[in-house]
Amino acid sequence: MTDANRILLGVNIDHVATLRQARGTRYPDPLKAALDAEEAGADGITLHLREDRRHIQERDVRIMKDALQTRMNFEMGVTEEMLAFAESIRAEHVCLVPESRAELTTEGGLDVLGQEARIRAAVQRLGNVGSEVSLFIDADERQIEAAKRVGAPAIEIHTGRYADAHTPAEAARELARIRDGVACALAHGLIVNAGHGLHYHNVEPVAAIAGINELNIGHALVAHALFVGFKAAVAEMKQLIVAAAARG
Ligand SMILES: CC(=O)[C@@H](O)[C@H](O)COP(=O)(O)O
Ligand SMILES: NCC(=O)COP(=O)(O)O
Repeated sequence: MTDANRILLGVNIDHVATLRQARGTRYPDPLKAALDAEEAGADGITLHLREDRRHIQERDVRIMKDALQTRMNFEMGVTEEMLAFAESIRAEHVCLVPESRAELTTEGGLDVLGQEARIRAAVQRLGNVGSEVSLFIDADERQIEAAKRVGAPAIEIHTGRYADAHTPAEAARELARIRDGVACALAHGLIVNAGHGLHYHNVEPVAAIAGINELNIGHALVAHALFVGFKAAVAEMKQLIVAAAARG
């Protein structure tokens, strides 16, 4: 397998915390899910500290940072509060995401083009404490070029429009946009990750795009884990994406 066929799985454990927060209990523990995910082949753990703290809490982030064997991908909005928190814990990998308090989930990519100075300053601040920053953006050439200009070494392409497509033709169009976005980002020397809304039944065409470094997958995986267990759900997803990437 060449480097172009190699693909990593980042497991997002936010929705383990969603279940815990629904009752204010101590269970289920997102850390247990993360450690099980690592044992089952996850290459990294993703978690999103939302402004409204609907799932992940600061304590989860602190514990996770010290306990993981792989690496923690810390997702956060570009706010002073989050920047100060990320600086205080010296998060090694930070993904800057757009956030709107009322949204059900992350609806689109970060508008880097429309706020270059602000994002550049955030990337620099985080870089000063040793964080590698990724920007969660749409597969849009102008946003990718802006990501490069602000100094981010990596991007994560938002795959939500592909995942939400209502027809095969729409899915094919969105997949082509992702493929073009990956090619554009690679040409600019960026590390390219992707994620959002990926499921066992729609992940393979994305995993097959050469040059994608990592897929971040959460909601569908946590849902499947309810029926098959966390380790089995992770192992199944890992096997699917590695095989799809190898086929190309
Ligand atoms: C940025 C991203 O895509 C994930 O962190 C996702 O947002 C997590 O799930 P929720 O959007 O449901 O919080
Ligand atoms: N950045 C995307 C992510 O971490 C997982 O998103 P989802 O699979 O929960 O939609």
